[in-house]
Amino acid sequence: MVEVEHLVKTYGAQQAVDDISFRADKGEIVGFLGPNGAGKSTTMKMALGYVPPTAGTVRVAGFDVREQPLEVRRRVGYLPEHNPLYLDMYVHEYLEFIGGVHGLRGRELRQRVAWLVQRVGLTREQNKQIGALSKGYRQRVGLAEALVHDPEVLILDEPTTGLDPNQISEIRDLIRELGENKTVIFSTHILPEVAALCSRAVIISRGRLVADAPVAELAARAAGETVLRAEFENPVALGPLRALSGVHRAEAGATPSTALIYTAPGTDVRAAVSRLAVEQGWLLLGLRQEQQSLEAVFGELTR
Ligand SMILES: Nc1ncnc2c1ncn2[C@@H]1O[C@H](COP(=O)(O)OP(=O)(O)OP(=O)(O)O)[C@@H](O)[C@H]1O
Repeated sequence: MVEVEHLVKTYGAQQAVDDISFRADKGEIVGFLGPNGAGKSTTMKMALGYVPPTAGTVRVAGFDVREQPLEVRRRVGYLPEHNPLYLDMYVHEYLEFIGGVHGLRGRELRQRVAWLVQRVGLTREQNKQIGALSKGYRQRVGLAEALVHDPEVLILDEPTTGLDPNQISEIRDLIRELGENKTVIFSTHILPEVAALCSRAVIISRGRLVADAPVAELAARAAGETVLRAEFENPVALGPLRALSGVHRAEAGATPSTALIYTAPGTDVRAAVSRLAVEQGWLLLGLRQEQQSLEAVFGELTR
């Protein structure tokens, strides 16, 4: 289990991570989403103890990453975005080397490497040099490395970037399997990946958490709702909008004077919103109704 609480990272004047909290439980695959520079890698590195937080805590299986970093490292496997592999080593040799780094020796080491090779589907490639492998297979070596100490938690930074569609689907199958009895957090830019793999999505934008919801809920939001974008001259109270008949919810849009009003598809609340604006003395500048897509939900949240 991973618990991130009020995590902050400041670089000089820049707030790379700004008060992020979320948790991921065993048996859960959590997609960690956000545009470039949102703070995903920084958050992951803080969860691993590689980067000290400016404020806040990360706990892995109850251990605080600052107070008990070794206990945390014992329980976390990490696949970095740029997977640094020794290209001139043979797969088998490399995994033995990594196992040795983790203190495995002799029979235990041999058994673990055999298990890893089988686990990540490297049986036919195990006697090749890493440099001779395709990107997809190199990524499997990286996953084997992350799994060498059979961690409870896997943190994967963009695990499918640069792979072809077949390799992507193979790596996804592997992550899905691993997620059955581990906690998996992985970052990605690819929305269908989240829909295909994750139970939950945590979305960040400019260092801030903008959504933490079951993927099914985000997808339902995308497919099953119509959103009415209302632009006012000044910021308005959302309460009266939420109280209108047929409105599921209302939230602030990209600017404080824009409101996003969500309804069931086919429900048209434009007239009601116009009347409410007159009653409240709000100057309504525009009303636009649109169907949501998953991309639109993401775009809206991370704008
Ligand atoms: N060591 C550092 N020094 C200064 N600024 C940094 C440092 N590391 C990250 N940043 C800044 O913090 C912000 C968040 O970066 P981060 O790499 O965490 O984003 P990301 O969401 O992982 O992006 P990407 O998807 O492009 O990998 C960026 O604006 C980045 O420039």
